[in-house]
Amino acid sequence: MRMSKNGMVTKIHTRIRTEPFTANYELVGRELGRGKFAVVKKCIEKATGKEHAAKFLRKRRKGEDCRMDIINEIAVLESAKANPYVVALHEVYETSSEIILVLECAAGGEIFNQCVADNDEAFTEKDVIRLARQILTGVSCLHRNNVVHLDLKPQNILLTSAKPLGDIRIVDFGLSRRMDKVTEVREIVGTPDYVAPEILNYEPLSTATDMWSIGVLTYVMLTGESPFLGDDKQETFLNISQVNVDYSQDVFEGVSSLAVDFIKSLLLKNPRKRATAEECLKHPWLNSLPHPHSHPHPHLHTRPASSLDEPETSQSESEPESPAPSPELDLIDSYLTYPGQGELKTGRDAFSFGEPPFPTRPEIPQELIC
Ligand SMILES: Nc1ncnc2c1ncn2[C@@H]1O[C@H](COP(=O)(O)OP(=O)(O)OP(=O)(O)O)[C@@H](O)[C@H]1O
Repeated sequence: MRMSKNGMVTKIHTRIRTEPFTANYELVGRELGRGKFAVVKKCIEKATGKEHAAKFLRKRRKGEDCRMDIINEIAVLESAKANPYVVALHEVYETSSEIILVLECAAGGEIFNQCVADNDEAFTEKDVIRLARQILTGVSCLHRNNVVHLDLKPQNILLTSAKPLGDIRIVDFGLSRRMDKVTEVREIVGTPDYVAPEILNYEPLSTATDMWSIGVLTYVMLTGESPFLGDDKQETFLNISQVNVDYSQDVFEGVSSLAVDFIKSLLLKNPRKRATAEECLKHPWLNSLPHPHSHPHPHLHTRPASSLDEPETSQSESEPESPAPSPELDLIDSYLTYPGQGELKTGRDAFSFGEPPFPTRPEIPQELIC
């Protein structure tokens, strides 16, 4: 990858097509989503009949030519081609005003929708464990390749399908940067309530900056609340810089103590003290052992059991998952508490808040694919 000084990548391999996009694709259905400078629409490739998502990016933004930002986004997607949890880039088109990225369509939409949904639709803790493992696997691959996303939030984590709950796809690499020893990135980037303290302090950004956002993301997925969100930006930023987080039972009712412990290992002001993505994958919350007093809870089995398995192999199709039961499911069950499940033993028995989050006992090995 060729890099500019601020970590933007300026060289891509994908051929930029200049024939009309509509010569090869037909737009169908309603808009899939939109961001500040892009609109995303579903389309069908005429030659194959395959569904894709077309992201139309404006080249001029606030009077400035931002073509290189889009090239950077393309380069990062190219570099993450083998990452099963990053949305796949199919083709690129360019017109006088826009660049169009033809992406794999993540038909299940944003995880944001389930984060703010009512109880029946909301994620169970076990859903969150499975999705968090996928997010961490994807992010760990990015970090190993020295790529930081810098805008991880529930709007940028999509699902291959919503019902049954599919797998995640990380999208929107518009703010992503490549970091290495010679590149120091100091920029104000991100979405107010997800940005890390070092961003507010104009300190160097690093892979740990993403880990903060994963802490916020996990908090939101489990509680439906944004931990630092204040009445205005000022209050939000103050909450972030003071790491003013509510870990009370009111907010975390029915959520396991291990989950809270996991979040606490990420929402640390000092980036060096935050867990890395690989360390997170070894956290007991994501790798629980059977508990002698555990028993299944009906609430936990509302989704196909297999959807709780981590697919550790590349899965580019959004196929519904097979309903075969997973032994790992019950291993995870045993460390969780759920609403109305007061009698069940929780992870607190095995790992209390006072103990280090990353135990030295043998852990279930995680295989990462990049
Ligand atoms: N591959 C995809 N499949 C389905 N929906 C998508 C896909 N990519 C993006 N979307 C939808 O479009 C929205 C906007 O896309 P994206 O975040 O990439 O745009 P953006 O303009 O770069 O956003 P931002 O303003 O946050 O930087 C997403 O939040 C999502 O809802």
